Amino acid sequence: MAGLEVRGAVVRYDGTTAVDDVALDVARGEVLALLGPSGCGKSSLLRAVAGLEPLAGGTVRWDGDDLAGVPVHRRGFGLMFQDGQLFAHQDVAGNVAYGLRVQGLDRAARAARVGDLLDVVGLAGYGDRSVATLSGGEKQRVALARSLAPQPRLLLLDEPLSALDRALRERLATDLRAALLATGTTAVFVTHDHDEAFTVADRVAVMDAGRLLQVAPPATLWAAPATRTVARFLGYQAFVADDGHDLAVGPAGLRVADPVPDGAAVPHGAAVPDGAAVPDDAAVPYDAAVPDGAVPGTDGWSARVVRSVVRRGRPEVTVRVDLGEGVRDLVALAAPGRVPADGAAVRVELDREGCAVVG
Ligand SMILES: Nc1ncnc2c1ncn2[C@@H]1O[C@H](COP(=O)(O)OP(=O)(O)OP(=O)(O)O)[C@@H](O)[C@H]1O
Repeated sequence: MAGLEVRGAVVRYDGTTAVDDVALDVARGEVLALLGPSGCGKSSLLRAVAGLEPLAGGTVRWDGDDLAGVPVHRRGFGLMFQDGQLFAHQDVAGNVAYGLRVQGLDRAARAARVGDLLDVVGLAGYGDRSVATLSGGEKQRVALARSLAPQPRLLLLDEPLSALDRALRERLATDLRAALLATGTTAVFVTHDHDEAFTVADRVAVMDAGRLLQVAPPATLWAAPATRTVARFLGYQAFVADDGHDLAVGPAGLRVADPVPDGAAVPHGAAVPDGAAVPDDAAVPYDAAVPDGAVPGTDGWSARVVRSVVRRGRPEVTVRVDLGEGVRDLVALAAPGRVPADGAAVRVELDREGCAVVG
């Protein structure tokens, strides 16, 4: 099979097995995200593919050729890290041209390629800027252009966005995907952020404790997580038994049933601005008469409102509820303009569009 082929890969440090019998294929032109919690072995696997870490077992092949014994600089792979590590004494163009000089491209060809790449990463016209004057996001764009410049046959990216703030990360993740597609680059992208993985990758490989749990395109992974661990890691917040199935309840899988009882909604709820907590003085008294747990004869549960926040115009209500796994605080969405007050007794129900069958 063309591209990257990893079989039975094992990476060990003293007593720790960081990567445990991993098999993975990345086709030419494909972007694959390695997604998993901190310490699960993502970086170790990436480093083993790069040749920076020895394999204690298994093989790494490119287009069928075993890379055992091939040193890092002869693999034709590019690397990009969280901290792009630009050359501070060179301008933007000088940084991007680095790998092209190593390849022996003449000045005119270098300048043309640097111009193209700055365009691809959204920094057209930045060539003469000193890297010291760039923002964190701009620096990572330069680092990306520099990694793409030598046209690596595989680009390995280790958490390239994690040093940036959330809003910037979201924007850059979209731009990163566009840049990889525009240049037809085959890439493996390490992240612990599922939104980022879903934005950047054609397929996502979920990793935990050194092992790969599931590899699938984002939509498939989201619609059919193989196990509860995968579902939890993707952001599913709870599980309920449903008609013989194990149903994972997603971030939009619970809703506050309409109508929110009279007196339990914050007056002028629609006026609560995005990101603002509902003010305390809007709280209604705790109604001890409402039992917790499943509501007989309905598809819902009685719940107590802990707090409400309006995000992107939609109230997100943290409710204390027992879906069958014990009392937990979960998030339920409410209708715009009907923000239930802290302490209110409400009924929550499943929104099946926001749920997935596990397994
Ligand atoms: N050089 C090393 N020496 C000893 N143990 C190491 C070394 N590098 C990593 N480990 C251990 O191997 C395991 C996997 O680490 P790794 O960095 O691959 O995980 P990760 O998923 O990339 O984590 P993070 O997202 O926090 O970077 C961890 O238990 C880590 O402590």
